[in-house]
Amino acid sequence: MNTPTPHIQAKQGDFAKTVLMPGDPLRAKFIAENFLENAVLVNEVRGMLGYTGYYQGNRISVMGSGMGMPSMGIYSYELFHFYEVETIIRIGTAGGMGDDVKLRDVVLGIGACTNSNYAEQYGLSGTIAPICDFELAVKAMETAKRLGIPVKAGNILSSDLFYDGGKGKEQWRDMGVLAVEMEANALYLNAIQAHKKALCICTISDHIFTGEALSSADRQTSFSDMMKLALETAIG
Ligand SMILES: O=P(O)(O)O[C@H]1O[C@H](CO)[C@@H](O)[C@H]1O
Ligand SMILES: O=c1cc[nH]c(=O)[nH]1
Repeated sequence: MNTPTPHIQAKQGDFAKTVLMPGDPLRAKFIAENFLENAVLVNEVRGMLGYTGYYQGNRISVMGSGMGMPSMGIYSYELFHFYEVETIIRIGTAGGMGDDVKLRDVVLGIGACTNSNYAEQYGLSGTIAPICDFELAVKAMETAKRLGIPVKAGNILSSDLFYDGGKGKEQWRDMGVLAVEMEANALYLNAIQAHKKALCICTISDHIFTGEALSSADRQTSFSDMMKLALETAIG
């Protein structure tokens, strides 16, 4: 096994079979400190903090992915291929695009559209549809219902651009895309290629067309819902 890797110092067995991945490594630290028991730091290379601990007696890891597809591409590839991780659940923020999508909404990315050429590497003679793991999505929907957390499920957009000059998003919205973030497409493609499981759960932190954005206090509560949903789905 190729461990440790250039980006992860953990040893074989340091990660649980399921890893939750926020973009922000400090969110990973927050989850480890507030939601996990007996959490142990397993990675800090490049400040990409990763922890393994227990949630209701179940072993779970949480690590930052960084921002954008190249970063998520590296970490999810190494976790799937070199650390025997079976499931990655991304927990991120996203910009709302759909007319029905409001601040604080929790969105499941069933499919991840993109403006990136990440899938070029597979040399396919057509266009692959990067989708989440179906069973994981069903489990998340059932868990959300049980916890009383409303969720919307559908296509999201994984964009290479955070600053895009405000152009081009209307067309995605008109095709029914609910929200924009920057990593799910690479995560789904890596999971599909490795025959593993992935799901992206997002909290809407701002709205692309109305310009509304959550205050930092609101973010904390809304993110708690998403983290609870991800943790309960992971152990479900
Ligand atoms: O909150 P995270 O998980 O980082 O997700 C979103 O926030 C970042 C941009 O601000 C991008 O990584 C985007 O996908
Ligand atoms: O990628 C992202 C994440 C949150 N909000 C956005 O507008 N874009």
